[in-house]
Amino acid sequence: GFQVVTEVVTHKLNHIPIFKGDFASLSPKVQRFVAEKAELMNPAGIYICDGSQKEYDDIVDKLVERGVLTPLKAYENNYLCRTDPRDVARVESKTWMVTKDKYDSVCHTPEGVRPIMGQWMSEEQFGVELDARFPGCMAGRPMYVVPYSMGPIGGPLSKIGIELTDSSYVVLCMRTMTRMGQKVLDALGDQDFVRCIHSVGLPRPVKQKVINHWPCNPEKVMIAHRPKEREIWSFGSGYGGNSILGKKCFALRIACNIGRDEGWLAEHMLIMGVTNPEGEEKFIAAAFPSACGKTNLAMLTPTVPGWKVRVVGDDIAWMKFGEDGRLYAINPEAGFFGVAPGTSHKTNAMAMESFQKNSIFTNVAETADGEYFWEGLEKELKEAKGYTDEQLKQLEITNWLGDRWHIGDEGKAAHPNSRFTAPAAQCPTIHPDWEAPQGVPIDAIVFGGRRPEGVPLVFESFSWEHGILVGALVKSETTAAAEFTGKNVMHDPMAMRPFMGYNYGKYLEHWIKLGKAPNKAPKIFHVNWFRETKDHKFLWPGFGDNIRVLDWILRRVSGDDEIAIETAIGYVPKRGTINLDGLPRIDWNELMSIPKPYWEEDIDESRHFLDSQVGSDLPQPIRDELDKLEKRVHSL
Ligand SMILES: C=CCn1c(=O)c2[nH]c(Cc3ccc(NC(C)=O)cc3)nc2n(CCCC)c1=O
Ligand SMILES: [Mn+2]
Repeated sequence: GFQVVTEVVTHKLNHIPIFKGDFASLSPKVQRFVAEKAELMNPAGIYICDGSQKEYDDIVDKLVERGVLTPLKAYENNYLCRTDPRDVARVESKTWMVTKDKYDSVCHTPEGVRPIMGQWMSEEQFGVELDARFPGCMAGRPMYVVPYSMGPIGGPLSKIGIELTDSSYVVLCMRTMTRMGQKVLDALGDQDFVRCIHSVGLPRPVKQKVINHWPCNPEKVMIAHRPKEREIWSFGSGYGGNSILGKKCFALRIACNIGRDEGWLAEHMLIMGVTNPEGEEKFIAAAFPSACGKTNLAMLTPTVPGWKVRVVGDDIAWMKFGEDGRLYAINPEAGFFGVAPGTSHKTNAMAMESFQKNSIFTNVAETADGEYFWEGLEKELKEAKGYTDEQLKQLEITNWLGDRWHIGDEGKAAHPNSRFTAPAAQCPTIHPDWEAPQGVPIDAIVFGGRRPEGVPLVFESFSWEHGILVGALVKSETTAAAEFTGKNVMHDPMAMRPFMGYNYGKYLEHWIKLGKAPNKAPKIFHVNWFRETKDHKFLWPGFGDNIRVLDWILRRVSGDDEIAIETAIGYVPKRGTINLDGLPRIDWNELMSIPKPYWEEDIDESRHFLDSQVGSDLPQPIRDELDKLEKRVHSL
């Protein structure tokens, strides 16, 4: 144990009791951190988490008693949680990067152009906002001390954080999503750590009505990051991406700053191992905007015999070039926080098998038999119960708002952003090396988006710099998000737009630099599962049949240069080099065409995007790649 608590720390703590744990055994750095923040936020007591199963069970029991969690009695140790309906998703407009210099955080955009990649707040303004929120904000609530490791504890690519939070829901989720507890403190010693402060922002005695036993303060939500200080301050929201700070806030926004300083990449990417019928395995890291089925790809069940897919991670990859010049990736998380609606045995059987126990479901619906329910499960529920369509409609369901609901009724059973929180280790196809401290070697990087028009099923970039441009120009059709009517194709560079931690131009520079010799840059591909015919039919069956595209990608990685033709936008599969056996007729020409008018328009729009959103910060090599692409398209 460490020396006794210094008198300064004792003074700060003196009236605040320690509910659990041995404060004196914390390192001096951790003691000071806890004492300072306790003095600021004035919690009823301090609860130092040990990360044990008993601790988890005790907290679950208390939350069930208080009506925050409902046991889903059809399973073992599965619980349902409903939030305040105002607190259901990340709040990008209230998410800030706080740096001394504005252009460390955002790009030099022309006057009047609102940056869409991150928002900057000055240090002065942050001081004002902090003072308006955090003093005394934990009154009457416990302050949980959550020590956690992103990545296997002690691994060379892993990093440690400590989250202080007044939400016990967050404690439960952090235990599933990260390696959490005493063993992390043991590994930490007196080193530094990422400092995370989270409060639901509703000190007791509470004046306003709390809905669903879910305290929050939507009017005063602020999720602020101080990357230089490796600090995160989150206020007013208990919802996942805003409060489980190890995920988006640490593992992407803070981590990409650490990666820039230390020479590695923190990316919004899945990691999967693909084994061909000859038993050769290669690893793919892939970035997709939301609604592209990223988790479904990571846990793919191949439709072609002899192929095997195993998941290392479904959301975030930390990647660093090793001594051998290969790019190694770890999944810094220990769990899956996936979108529930659309998940079924048909679209993602392995995800379904991952959350049959020890999982938490947030804002999903519940059947009278104590099962989870959401849009996309109708068919398999009907089949499981042997119901007729009529009987299915009679089924008593409680929707995400807690109201009685029936299949076929108005509105949604589950909130579109409702989530399962499940231990990664429970996935039947979790890779045996998913916790290898040094990571797995990445053979291909894949970008993708929902592109109903003009973009072929797959293409390969000509070079690392060209591949970076392909990533920077990722766009995806947004399902009718609140602010837009109908569907738009929106930019989401490398699928990092909501998670950028610093100036995007500098980030592209960092990518360029890391790909140089002696590092062996992986090939970069782009896929589009979502191309449609003129009458809006999908041209590609997708799902398990995507293995056929991964097969082509891996043969290209293995150096097979008979299977591709060079086009203006990159290398595309030569007709007949993608295995279509057993598929209903595929309209290859439509699926693979590169319409000149579409691409000329697309490139103009892309140039406008880069000029307005990256501006003078765009590295010259990327500008050159755009010019070369434009010339090639004009000569189509
Ligand atoms: C590994 C799977 C990736 N993937 C896909 O590859 C995919 N493709 C499509 C489009 C599609 C939808 C339905 C069919 N149905 C039939 C019967 O063809 C086919 C394609 N939807 C897809 N989805 C679901 C997107 C929302 C999250 C999807 O996740
Ligand atoms: Mn994500």
